[in-house]
Amino acid sequence: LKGNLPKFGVEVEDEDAMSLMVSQINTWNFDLFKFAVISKDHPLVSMAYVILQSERNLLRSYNVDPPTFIKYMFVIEANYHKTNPYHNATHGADVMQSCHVLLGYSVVEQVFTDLEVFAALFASAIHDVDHPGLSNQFLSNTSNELAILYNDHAVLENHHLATAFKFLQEDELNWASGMDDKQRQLFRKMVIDLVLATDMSKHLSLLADIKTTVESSKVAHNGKLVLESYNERMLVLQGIVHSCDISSATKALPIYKAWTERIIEEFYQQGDRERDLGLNLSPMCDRQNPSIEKSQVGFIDFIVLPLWETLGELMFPYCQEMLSQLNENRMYYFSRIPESPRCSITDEPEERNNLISSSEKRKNLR
Ligand SMILES: CC1(C)CC(=O)N(CC(=O)N2CCC(N3N=C(c4ccc(OC(F)F)c(OC(F)F)c4)[C@H]4CC=CC[C@H]4C3=O)CC2)C(=O)C1
Ligand SMILES: [Mg+2]
Ligand SMILES: [Zn+2]
Repeated sequence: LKGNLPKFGVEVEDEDAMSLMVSQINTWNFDLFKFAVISKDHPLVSMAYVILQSERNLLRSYNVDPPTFIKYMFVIEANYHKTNPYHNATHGADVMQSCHVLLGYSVVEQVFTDLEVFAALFASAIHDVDHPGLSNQFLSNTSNELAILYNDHAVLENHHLATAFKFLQEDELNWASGMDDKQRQLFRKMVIDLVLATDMSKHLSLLADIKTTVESSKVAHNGKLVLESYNERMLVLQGIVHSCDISSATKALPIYKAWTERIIEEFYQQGDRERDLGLNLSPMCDRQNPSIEKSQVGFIDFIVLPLWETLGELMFPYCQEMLSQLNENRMYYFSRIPESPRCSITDEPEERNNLISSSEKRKNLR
C-alpha cells in the first residue's frame, strides 16, 4: 500500500511555506493558525504525519501503514467540529505539537519508550474528537444521550476515546493491525488513561499526584528523570498531555489571545443555550456579563500556573520559557481588568444634587 504519499501527508499549495513551517515544528511558539491555512485546513492530518512519520519515524517502528494511517487521520480530523470556535481540529493539532515539544526535551527523552511517546502523541491528536462545544456539566444538566450513556462521569472524554477507537475497528482504517497484540493492548490502555486525564474535574488530584512524584522523583546523574512504575510513568505523561491541553496561556501573547477569543466565544454559545433553556449560566458563559480579563487571571492563578510550576520543577531547567511567558501574559490581562463599574451616585457634589432621590422618583411615578 505504498501509495506515493504527499511529503506532508496532505497536498499543499505552497511547499516552500510548508517546509519553512515544518522546520519550526519543535518550537513552543509554533503558529497553528497559520499552519491550518497552509495545510489547506488539514492541520491535524499534516501535523500527525509530520511528527509521527517524518520527525520521529514511529509509524515504521510499529509497522503502521502510512496511507492507512493518513486515511484514519482524515476521518478523525473530519470528526472534529469545524463549527466549534475552540474545540476543533486546530486545537487537537496544537496539543499534539505542544506535546511533541515537551517530549523532545532531554530530561524526558529516552525516559519513555517509543510506544509511550506514540501513545501520548496519538492521545493528544484524538483527545477532543467529536467535541460538541459544550461542557460535561451542560450535557449532564440537559440529560444529553452522552451523559446517559456514560453516567455523568467524564462524559466527553469517554466519548472522544470511544469515537477514536471505533474507527480503528474498520478494516480500511485499522492502521494498528501491524502491531503485535501485547503492544496494541498496552497502547490502547495508555491512550485511555491519557485522554481521561484531560477531564478538568481530575485536575486537582492529578496535580497533587504529580507533586508527590516531583518530591520523590530521583533525577539520575545524567539529568534524566528516573520513573520506576507504570503508574509513575503514566502520571508524568498524563501531566504532560494535560499541561499541553491548557497551555494556551504559556504561548506568545498573540497566539494566547487568539485561543482566548475562541474559548470565550464557545463558552458564550453554551451560555446562549443555557439562557434559552432557563438554566443557570455556567462560569464565563454569559456574553451579557463579560469577564474575560478576570477569568483569564483567575484561570492562570488557580489552574495554569500551579500546574506549569510543578511541571517546571519536574522537568527543570526546561519549561522556564513557558513560565516567564505565562507571567507576561498574566500581566497583560491583569492590567486590563476593568475597574469595578462606578456606583450610581457620582462623587461630583453638583451632579449629586441633580440626582433626585429614589424615593422622590417612586413618588413621581405614583
Ligand atoms: C472562575 C475562576 C476565577 C476560578 C475557576 O474555578 N476557574 C476554573 C473554571 O471555571 N473552569 C475550569 C476549567 C474549565 N475548562 N476551561 C478550559 C479553558 C481553556 C482555555 C482557556 O483560556 C485560554 F487559555 F484559551 C480557558 O480560560 C478560562 F478562563 F475560561 C479555559 C478548557 C480546559 C480543558 C478542557 C476543557 C475546558 C475546561 O474544562 C472551565 C471551568 C476559572 O477559570 C477562573
Ligand atoms: Mg477535552
Ligand atoms: Zn482539549
